[in-house]
Amino acid sequence: MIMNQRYAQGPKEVASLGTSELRANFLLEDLMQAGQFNFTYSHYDRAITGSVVPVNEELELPVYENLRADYFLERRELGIINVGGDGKVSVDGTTYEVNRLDAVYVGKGSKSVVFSSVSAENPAKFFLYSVPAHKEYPHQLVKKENAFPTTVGSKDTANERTIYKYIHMEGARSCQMVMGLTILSTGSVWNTMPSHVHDRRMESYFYFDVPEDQVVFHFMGQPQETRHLVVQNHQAIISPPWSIHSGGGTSNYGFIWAMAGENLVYSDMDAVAIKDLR
Ligand SMILES: O=C[C@H](O)[C@@H](O)CC(=O)C(=O)O
Ligand SMILES: [Zn+2]
Repeated sequence: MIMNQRYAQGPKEVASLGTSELRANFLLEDLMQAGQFNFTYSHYDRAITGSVVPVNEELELPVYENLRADYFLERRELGIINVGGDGKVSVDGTTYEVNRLDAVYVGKGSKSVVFSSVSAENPAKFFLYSVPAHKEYPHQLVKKENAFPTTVGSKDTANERTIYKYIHMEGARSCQMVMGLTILSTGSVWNTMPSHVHDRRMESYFYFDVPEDQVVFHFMGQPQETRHLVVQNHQAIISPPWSIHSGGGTSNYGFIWAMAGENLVYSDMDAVAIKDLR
């Protein structure tokens, strides 16, 4: 089995891309398909972005030829967030109940990771993010309530949102992964505005709870050379370390953010003033 693969591009190349090439390089449109795993391997920080939706049967994390490993997590760690109905994740025989917006961290060396749904009528929908790891950290469940909810922005500027942090320096420990999610308040549409860059880390963005007839305009590029991609529910963006990552929705929505690179400090970002964007 071979995973989809995406190469890494620099700012100069991206500035010359049209809509379809931008989408082919940075948008993931095949996530959350019933009864299967979907993964894409990016050359930015070797981050793998994917999903699994178990419906009637349990599904076990397989190994792919791209990894040249005996099992998926032989040299990798994995972050999991459920955006669907109640589910279960078993790691080497320990079973966690993973309800909507709960997360699991799975460390390097875990041989078996099995996913299932409590109800086939309302299946669990697991977002998955995996990066190389050098050390074994213990697997653990992080409930949404324990994810340090912090509300930022304001209704006046349509960017009021609550940020939940699951895997980071003060939360579940990892080798290089920082992961959480953000929920926009009703009437607020802008995520990560004012925007920022952190060229020490790539970031994957997975949009959820986007109403069916609505979209998010996701912005990327260097702050002085921005581009956009129109994103629908359950689609993801691979964001280069040198790029901003912000979105303006035609309604409110939620998104998972997952980062990997130099450090585990959530606040390590370089802010960009709104008036400096081009
Ligand atoms: O580096 C951090 C990530 O981009 C997100 O956590 C930012 C975010 O959720 C937001 O401001 O809305
Ligand atoms: Zn960021």
